Amino acid sequence: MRTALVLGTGLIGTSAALALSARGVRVHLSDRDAGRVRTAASLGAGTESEPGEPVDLAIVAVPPAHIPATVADVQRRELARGVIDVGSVKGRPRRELTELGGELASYLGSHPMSGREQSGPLAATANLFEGRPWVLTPTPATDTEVLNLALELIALCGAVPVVMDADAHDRAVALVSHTPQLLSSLVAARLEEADETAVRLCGQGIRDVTRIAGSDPAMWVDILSANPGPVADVLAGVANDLEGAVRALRSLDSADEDKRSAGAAGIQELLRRGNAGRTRVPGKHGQAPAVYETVMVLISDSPGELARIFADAGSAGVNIEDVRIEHATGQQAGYVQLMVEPGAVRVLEGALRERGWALRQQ
Ligand SMILES: NC(=O)c1ccc[n+]([C@@H]2O[C@H](COP(=O)([O-])OP(=O)(O)OC[C@H]3O[C@@H](n4cnc5c(N)ncnc54)[C@H](O)[C@@H]3O)[C@@H](O)[C@H]2O)c1
Ligand SMILES: O=C(O)C(=O)C[C@]1(C(=O)O)C=C[C@@H](O)C=C1
Repeated sequence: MRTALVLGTGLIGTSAALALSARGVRVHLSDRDAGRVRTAASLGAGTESEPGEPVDLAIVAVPPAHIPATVADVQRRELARGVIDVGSVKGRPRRELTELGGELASYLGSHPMSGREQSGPLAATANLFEGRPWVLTPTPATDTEVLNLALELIALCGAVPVVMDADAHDRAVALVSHTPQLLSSLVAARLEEADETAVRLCGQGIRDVTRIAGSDPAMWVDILSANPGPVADVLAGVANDLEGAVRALRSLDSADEDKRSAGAAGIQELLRRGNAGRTRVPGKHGQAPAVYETVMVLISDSPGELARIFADAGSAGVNIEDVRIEHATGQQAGYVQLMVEPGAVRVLEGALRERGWALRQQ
């Protein structure tokens, strides 16, 4: 691929453009908001100039409701040899494209399974898609050339291609992405009117559960409007489990010992199922989840602390597999959790203590 056109220079479009530009592809940027194009260009994502001739691949990265019309427009104006979109829902936008008179040979629906709760070009990073699944939904009508261009894009972004039927994709993301978004928002919504004395106690658990509740509501109304049935089906199952959980908790509150033990069994079964489901979540790079151990290190909230800790771990020959930061309420300090292979824990702890870091015992 020599040239590309990114339409929609928000989080996803700019991230793809940054990755392509870094690998030598000439990327043209376009957005209905000229300021966003300027910002993306200033980050090094590509050029604001319009392509003088059809590009190899157009990448449509606008909200789902705008995808069919944008793809049809690229095709009508012959802006590219092939066009893909990166929207979070695949079935309905493709049906709408056909209704608009778009053609399915030069179009391929795709979905990178990677993102953030922040929008816009300033949230973009060139490595956003590295090691992540990137779904392709070809049909018998799809040109091989477009499929190959899409595979090249995915390789240039360091992602892993996964081929799926569009409707099967939509049912899958209802389970692993769209329902989790709603549940995160539901938990966070309980805090809106909560007493300040309760909110002050927020720890890492609620931060983990509510990160994606910070996502853009307009974008998610769009996503859920394109996939309402499958999400409602998953959510109905969750509602059933929630009713069971409430019943079990009420039983735990009872004076009757039999009811209490039935309640405990109900809750235990729910938590067991949660443990079992959690073990099925793939780890880094889509592999089976690895079992890492955590080393907790106290850091002050000042520039360069994290870089220093990574450098110290690196010089001890320890690979940090994952990292999280736990901020301490009202203090200019927090704990950084370094996830490492079990065999590396003692080496890392010894090296960090030697260099003056304070560790928290687990
Ligand atoms: N955010 C995520 O985590 C994520 C992950 C994977 C895929 N996606 C999908 O990627 C797409 C983009 O999402 P995002 O998170 O980058 O959103 P974003 O809000 O950061 O960017 C969307 C951009 O599209 C522009 N835009 C809107 N309508 C347009 C139109 N008609 N023509 C031209 N530009 C238009 C907006 O000005 C904005 O800059 C969506 O379809 C979304 O479903 C999002
Ligand atoms: O990590 C996040 O912030 C995301 O919400 C990313 C996420 C997801 O659910 O995994 C959200 C929607 C996209 O369509 C793809 C990815």
